[in-house]
Amino acid sequence: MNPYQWVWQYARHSRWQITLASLLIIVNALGVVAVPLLGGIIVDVVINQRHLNLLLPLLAGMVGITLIRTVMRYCYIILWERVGQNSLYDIRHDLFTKLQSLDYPFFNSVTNGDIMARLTGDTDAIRHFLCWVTYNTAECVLWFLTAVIVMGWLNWQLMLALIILTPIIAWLTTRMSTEAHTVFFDIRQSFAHLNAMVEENISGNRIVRAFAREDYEIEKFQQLNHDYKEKNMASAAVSRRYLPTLDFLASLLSVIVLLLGSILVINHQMSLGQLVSFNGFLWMLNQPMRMSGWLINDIQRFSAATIKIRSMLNTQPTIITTKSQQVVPIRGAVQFQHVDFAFPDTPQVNALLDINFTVEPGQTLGILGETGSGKTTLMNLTARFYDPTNGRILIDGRDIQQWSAQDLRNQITIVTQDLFLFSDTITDNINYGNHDASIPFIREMAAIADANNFIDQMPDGYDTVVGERGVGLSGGQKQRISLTRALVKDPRILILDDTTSALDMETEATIQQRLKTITKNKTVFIIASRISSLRHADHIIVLRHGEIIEQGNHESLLAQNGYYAETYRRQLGLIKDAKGDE
Ligand SMILES: Nc1ncnc2c1ncn2[C@@H]1O[C@H](COP(=O)(O)OP(=O)(O)OP(=O)(O)O)[C@@H](O)[C@H]1O
Repeated sequence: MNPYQWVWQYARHSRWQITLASLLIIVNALGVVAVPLLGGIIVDVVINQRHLNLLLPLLAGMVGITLIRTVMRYCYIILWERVGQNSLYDIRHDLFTKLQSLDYPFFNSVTNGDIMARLTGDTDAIRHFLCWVTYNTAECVLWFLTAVIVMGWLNWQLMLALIILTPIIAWLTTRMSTEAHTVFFDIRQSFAHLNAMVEENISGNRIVRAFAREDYEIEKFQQLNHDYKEKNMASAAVSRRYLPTLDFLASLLSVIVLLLGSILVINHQMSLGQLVSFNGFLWMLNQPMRMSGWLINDIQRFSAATIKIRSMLNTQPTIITTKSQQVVPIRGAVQFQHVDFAFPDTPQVNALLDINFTVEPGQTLGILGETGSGKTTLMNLTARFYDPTNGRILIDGRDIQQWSAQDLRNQITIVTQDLFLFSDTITDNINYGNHDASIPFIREMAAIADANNFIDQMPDGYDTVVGERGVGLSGGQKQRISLTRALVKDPRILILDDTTSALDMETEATIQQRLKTITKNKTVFIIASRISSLRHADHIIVLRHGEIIEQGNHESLLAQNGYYAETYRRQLGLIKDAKGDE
């Protein structure tokens, strides 16, 4: 499918507007011939033959036709704008819907800036194509053809003399089109890089300030800015190489007409009025020639934009998240059977290797392991953000791949380490996964997560708007709001990925105590680096380099006297030290 067929899929919904606009363009292009023809009649009939009484009606005709054409042009410009905006609306909708269906592997491989470039700059290039390039191209083609026919009818010898230039123009525009295609693709890529850099800089502005790396960032930006400028200069160079030649050829037409036309008039092979008409049609030939270069630029920009947009629309999620007619409830039994996993971009490295464990509904699984040992990855597999490369994961005895990912994610909630809060009120952040949650329920869950008190003390309580990414809240406050959000969703399986790490041990212990009351019939996974957070779990696994090196309950793990026991002793010592210091 070429870019035009692709964009037609969207534009065809506005068929009647396109038909009406096309008719108006054709009639308007035909109407163009009236004014030069009337001009010729004025010269031959009114001036030469002294029929002065016809002057006013002919002039009125000229003005009338021009007015009607102006109204028609106004109408089809509006119609094309509608076609463009309607199509763009659908394209943006499809892009955003696709974005919601794509999963981790896509977001791991494409930068936010690139995605934003597709949703903004690329869609704008398509809008420009549909709303402007289409009717301008149609006008140019129609003017050119009409001019060729009418001028040929007026004097075919003179017309032939002009048409000789057409192959040169066609050759120039084809060359320009080929060169512009590569250049516009480069510009588009460069813009995406610039966008990605700025996006990252804004998201990471606190880190930039903290490390006083503003100058480094400016330098980095300047390099990309320079690259973007150079790419645009390359585009200007392509225009510079061809547009003046096209302009020159267009101007040459006037010289040919005046030179040959004068000879024909002097030899009585053409009337003066016909020469005036002929000259009046000239702009219909040279305007398309002049415009062709610009239109080619815009068409190539459109073509480059569609490549990126279509590649995103054609990307298939690795895990299809179809909604089932009726949500199948989860009881909460989770079993890993010889599970291996490698990330798609590093298939040779196993992030998890031969993982085996079983958790019954209502039980709590604790996961301990040094950083990078695979704890988060294991949780991401449980919520089916990735599928294992080998082995099976069973939820309630059924292979996870037979579950609808939507059903799973509706009933499994992960409180991730990335504590993302939307720029919205605290209530809307908390009930994000359960819009029907009542205020008393929200408050009850907030109390369990030890969030109720500090939220009540905020200027507008639960209606306080928290900034982008939760600016204005401490790490511990964000953790508690995130935990409340997960509890309000009331999932069957609750996964807490280092959720209480920013809290002091006393607050953490209080929250854990309260959590027990509402998680009796939930399966809970707790990832933590503090043994105090895990010791009451029914089953604990210890990960190292993606493998389980120890598992059991707190007592049996202490008895094994391995990594767990050593960590416990170290942490106990630290606690004692801390108490001793007091
Ligand atoms: N998207 C990814 N692509 C490739 N490798 C990844 C990706 N995400 C994580 N890894 C690698 O997989 C391994 C396990 O990462 P994971 O995030 O599961 O560790 P973790 O135990 O949760 O660490 P932490 O305690 O620091 O959160 C790490 O070596 C990490 O570098």
